[in-house]
Amino acid sequence: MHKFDVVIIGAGSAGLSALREVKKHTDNFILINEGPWGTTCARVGCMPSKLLIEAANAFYRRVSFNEFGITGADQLGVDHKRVLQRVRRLRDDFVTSTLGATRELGERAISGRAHILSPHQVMVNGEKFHTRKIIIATGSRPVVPEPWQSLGKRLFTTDTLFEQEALPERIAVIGMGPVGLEMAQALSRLGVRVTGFGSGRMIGGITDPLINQAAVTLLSKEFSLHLGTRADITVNVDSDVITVNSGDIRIEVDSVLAALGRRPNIDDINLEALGVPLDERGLPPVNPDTLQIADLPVFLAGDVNQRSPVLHEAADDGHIAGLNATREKLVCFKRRVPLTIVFSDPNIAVVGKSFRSLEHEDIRAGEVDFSRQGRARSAQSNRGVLRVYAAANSGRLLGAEMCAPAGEHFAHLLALAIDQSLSVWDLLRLPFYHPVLEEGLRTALRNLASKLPACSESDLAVCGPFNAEALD
Ligand SMILES: Cc1cc2nc3c(=O)[nH]c(=O)nc-3n(C[C@H](O)[C@H](O)[C@H](O)COP(=O)(O)OP(=O)(O)OC[C@H]3O[C@@H](n4cnc5c(N)ncnc54)[C@H](O)[C@@H]3O)c2cc1C
Ligand SMILES: NC(=O)c1ccc[n+]([C@@H]2O[C@H](COP(=O)([O-])OP(=O)(O)OC[C@H]3O[C@@H](n4cnc5c(N)ncnc54)[C@H](O)[C@@H]3O)[C@@H](O)[C@H]2O)c1
Repeated sequence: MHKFDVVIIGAGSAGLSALREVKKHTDNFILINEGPWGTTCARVGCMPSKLLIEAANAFYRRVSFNEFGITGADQLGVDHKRVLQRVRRLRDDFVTSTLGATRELGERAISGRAHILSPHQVMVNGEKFHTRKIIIATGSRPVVPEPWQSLGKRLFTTDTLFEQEALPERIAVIGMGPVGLEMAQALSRLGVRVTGFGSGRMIGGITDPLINQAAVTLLSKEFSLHLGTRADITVNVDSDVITVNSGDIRIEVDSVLAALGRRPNIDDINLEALGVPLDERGLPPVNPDTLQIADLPVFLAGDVNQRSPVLHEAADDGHIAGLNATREKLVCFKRRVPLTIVFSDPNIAVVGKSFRSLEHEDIRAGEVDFSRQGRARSAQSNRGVLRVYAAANSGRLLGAEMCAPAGEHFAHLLALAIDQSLSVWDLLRLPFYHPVLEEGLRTALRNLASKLPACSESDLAVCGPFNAEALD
């Protein structure tokens, strides 16, 4: 009986990172993938969504042309068909490069749905495979309530949105998490009449009420936003009209984008065969530092484990699982500083510890409102708020949340600072060029420093403000 060293289930970003590690140690493996190869990120996730956003933002820039003294903005139009063609053309290119990772595998790459029979046995296409280790990296898929399927082609998820030839006139985007927000704003900027619905009051993964307020205020200037009640859909049997109902709101739309969240792909994989208790989501206990399930020779990596469903964490998961699946002794990895970015405009980001997770800790917060920030004003991007949180006793930076211009860059800078255990004063000692958006971050840091016990090592943070950015 042939026994493989490792069976990897799922050829997404986590599965492919695992493959890279496994291949360093053995050729005696198989990779099983159900459905299209090429990863969720490249095919239907991060990349096509960002391509749509870039087109939408390019068209939206015309809104500020008049202020800059540029005329003719009202003559500009957008060709949805060509926008979507470009999305697919570049997307296909990204997919092709991920396919390169599996091209040479030959018979070791198997298309089919894997079914686990035991911690050492996997079945696919009716064939049983024996293995020393299993890596489960089956990802997640959009949640779609069964009754909504009756909308047929008028119901989109991000699995189908980018395949369209045209965009509808009116769309309801239901769910205001990262996916819903990004797509609602992009579609609205492309001229689709968008109504967004969120069952909670917080949007885009924000947990700080002040940041959420800023984001809701800014985004609802661009499209209607209804928060705080679940939305449902009815279709009139006679007229075939779609109505979205949410509390007292009733609106008619041509299409619906379901952005209700994502569910781990574990339904038919038979995790019960592992013989460990499963939680209410149907997931087994997993050590986040080794990715091992309980004490089994089985690892759970990427979105399927629901720990942090973003690309760089999925890739890290795969790397850790691949490494541990090919060693006798498990290695524990320190995980990265948490970082999530929503590519709305302004960007929404949560870095380090979220405001909510610091609820019971003694912290101080500093903030900046970008409406008066010099460089942002010069670019007509002076919208949003950024808040930084530090330990009250030491001034050590713990986290930040923002809905701010260039938030994606601030978030990386702050992640670096948090990873290095820097204090507010350490950051204030660094140079800030003039005039840059980072001066806004400095304002938030100074605001935070003013709420902390004075520090003798401080730079000029203790000086009173001039109210002139270049001098402050
Ligand atoms: C619209 C959208 C935008 C996003 N944007 C971003 C972003 O900007 N930045 C970011 O960091 N993250 C983003 N993400 C999240 C990111 O795409 C995911 O975190 C990442 O793709 C997860 O990778 P994975 O390997 O876990 O899963 P996947 O890439 O989904 O791979 C899982 C694979 O397993 C296969 N499979 C499932 N069940 C079985 C089975 N039983 N047998 C065999 N194979 C199976 C699946 O078909 C799939 O091919 C976005 C996601 C979406 C949906
Ligand atoms: N830029 C990025 O990094 C990025 C972009 C997209 C997705 N992602 C990842 O993908 C994951 C999934 O994102 P998502 O936005 O699909 O899911 P999510 O779970 O974050 O958000 C879904 C939202 O839909 C709401 N909802 C559910 N049912 C509803 C209903 N009937 N009516 C109104 N609202 C309803 C939920 O309350 C929730 O807020 C995220 O956790 C994120 O990690 C990341």
